[in-house]
Amino acid sequence: MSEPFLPLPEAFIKRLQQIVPPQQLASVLESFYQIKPTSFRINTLKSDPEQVKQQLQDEGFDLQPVAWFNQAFTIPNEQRRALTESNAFYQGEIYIQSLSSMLAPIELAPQPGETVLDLAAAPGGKTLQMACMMNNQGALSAVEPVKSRFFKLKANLEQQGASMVKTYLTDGRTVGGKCPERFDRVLLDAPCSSESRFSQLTPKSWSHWSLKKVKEVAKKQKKLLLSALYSLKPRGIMLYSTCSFSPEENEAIVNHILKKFGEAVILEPLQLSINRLQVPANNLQAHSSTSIPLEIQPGLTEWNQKSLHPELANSTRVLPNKVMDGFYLCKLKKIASFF
Ligand SMILES: C[S@@+](CC[C@H](N)C(=O)[O-])C[C@H]1O[C@@H](n2cnc3c(N)ncnc32)[C@H](O)[C@@H]1O
Repeated sequence: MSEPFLPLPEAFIKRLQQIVPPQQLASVLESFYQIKPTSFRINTLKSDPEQVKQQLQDEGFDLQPVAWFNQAFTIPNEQRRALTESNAFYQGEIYIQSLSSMLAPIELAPQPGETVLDLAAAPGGKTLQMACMMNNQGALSAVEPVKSRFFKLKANLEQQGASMVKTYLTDGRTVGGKCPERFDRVLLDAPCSSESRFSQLTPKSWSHWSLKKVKEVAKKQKKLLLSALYSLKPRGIMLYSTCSFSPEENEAIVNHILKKFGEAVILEPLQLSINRLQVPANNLQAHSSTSIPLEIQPGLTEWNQKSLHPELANSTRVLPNKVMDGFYLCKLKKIASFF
């Protein structure tokens, strides 16, 4: 009998074995052939979460709450198509977004009235979530250099009523130089090798992967992170995230920054690891019995027999499982001006 799913690249699996704790490896490997439920967020700029929830339930959707975020729900994947044909979807009252991806704006916690930058924004899931958190008040700038993706971003912002957002078709690597120390908070959800999107049901998902490509994209990430930090005000906070497992795209990038700027930049622990997102705060909701399994691992402090900065243990890896995608998050605070 033939194998049900094509195997992932051997080199990728070998690396995972070095990255993921042994006790979690089996469930991480299983996640690559599981079909996850569809998750979405209610757009509070346009609608009331309770009303939309009721409306969707009345239409027959089997909504499951997410214990750590009261604006997010999941539905069985078989209902995804119907959701994209629903009135709530057409009206921009909901936005389909992976649960792991929702963690980045939650951790950055932009406030109404602040000046905020999203340095790699398209198609805009996290920009939209931040506009909701800021209640369309303040200044939110979104940067995207790829034309087709830029126009998708603009269309999404318009459809969802995120009127506060100013969009820029430009390379994020130039922003730090053009807007030094301008922003209270910066999100860099970096372009990456997208390893957490690999699915054994769609072999195309990893057809472009190689260690060489990982190293290439890491060079760009390093420049983007530098630009993000230059654009941040002293005392400002930034959030760096990727959907890759590769330490070269995650801890090693941040390690470079910590070495370069010494005490001018520190890593702050994430709510995710302090509270496992179970404490009510802002948009976070108390833990409930129907919670989505959230498995996390501290950032690596060693890779390829080389020690990395010990503060990297304050960054967090979300491990993929039957609901969540793999994700890396790191919160940096700029203590002193770079000038
Ligand atoms: C991971 S995606 C961002 C997803 C987005 N944050 C969201 O939640 O919808 C990374 C984005 O970075 C963009 N990108 C690639 N090179 C870039 C650069 N030099 N400067 C800024 N963005 C870049 C890609 O085109 C892509 O849209």
